[in-house]
Amino acid sequence: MTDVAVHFSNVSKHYPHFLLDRVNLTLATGTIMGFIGANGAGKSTTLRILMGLVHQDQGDVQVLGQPMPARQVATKYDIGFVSDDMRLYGAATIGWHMEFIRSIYPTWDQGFAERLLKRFDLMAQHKIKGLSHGQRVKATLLLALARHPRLLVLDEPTTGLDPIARHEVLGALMDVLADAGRTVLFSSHNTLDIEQVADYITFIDQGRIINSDDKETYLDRWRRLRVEVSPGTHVPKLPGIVGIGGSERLMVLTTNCYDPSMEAVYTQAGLTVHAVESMTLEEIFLASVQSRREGQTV
Ligand SMILES: Nc1ncnc2c1ncn2[C@@H]1O[C@H](COP(=O)(O)OP(=O)(O)OP(=O)(O)O)[C@@H](O)[C@H]1O
Repeated sequence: MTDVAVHFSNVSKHYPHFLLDRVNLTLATGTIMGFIGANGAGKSTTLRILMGLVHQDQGDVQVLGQPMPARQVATKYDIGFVSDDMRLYGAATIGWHMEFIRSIYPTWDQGFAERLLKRFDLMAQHKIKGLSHGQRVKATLLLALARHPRLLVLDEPTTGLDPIARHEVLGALMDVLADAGRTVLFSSHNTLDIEQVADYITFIDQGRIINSDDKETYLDRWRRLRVEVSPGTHVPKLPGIVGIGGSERLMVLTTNCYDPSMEAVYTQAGLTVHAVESMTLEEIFLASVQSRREGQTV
């Protein structure tokens, strides 16, 4: 088994008003990667290239050791893909779909499928066209999970779900991951979901990968410093300050490469550092997008 599940090397895709720009991405086997980005950032395009549904203009894509899109038919047996635009047959029941997938995939696990039915509060005799959005997402997820794919690719699986359904879906994902060797790539704008489930975070903005790191490292680099500036003192310019807010006297400085020595530099310059605060992924996401929009690099 390869220990790299997904590898993108300099992958680009050009649309009339969008460029996915030289994406480099590595997803190690056994990790859950949260793929975050604003609307139109390029998440679905990246995932579709991974699945071989969209062909890159340039660059190499390897999925489970196979080149994509060249080996997409064979590789898809090992990938479970869940996205909003997947079509199930409206007139057929969930049970019919379960039988259908079971007939194709020898890895189908009927016991697990039935447990997921209960857990997701679905019934095999439910027709797809009678399901709500959330029930449809859960049915699609069930069909993907119960065949135990080596790689799960989920394009915004929790969008539009109520808090209970979200909790069930995230719980099922965590359980799947308890099974070693399985890998999940999970896109969302919901930073809470990603913070809860992912152990690796990749952030995309305007078609470019801005950051890809393990969650602890990623969160640890960001801090908000609350600094009091007395009249006549000068605020030293430190690298990595990506946001300046607050008032002239009580400044709020946001950094994406925190180092405890920053506090000493500010103190020596005559400033008072009142607080150094950790940031949530949501706050980091907002600060990154804002500072990029304002032309500061992140
Ligand atoms: N087939 C296509 N033809 C032209 N433009 C496209 C096509 N597919 C995607 N795009 C454009 O590429 C950009 C990125 O779209 P993409 O769906 O990858 O973003 P996303 O990050 O998944 O966004 P969202 O969170 O809103 O779903 C958008 O500007 C979109 O209009």
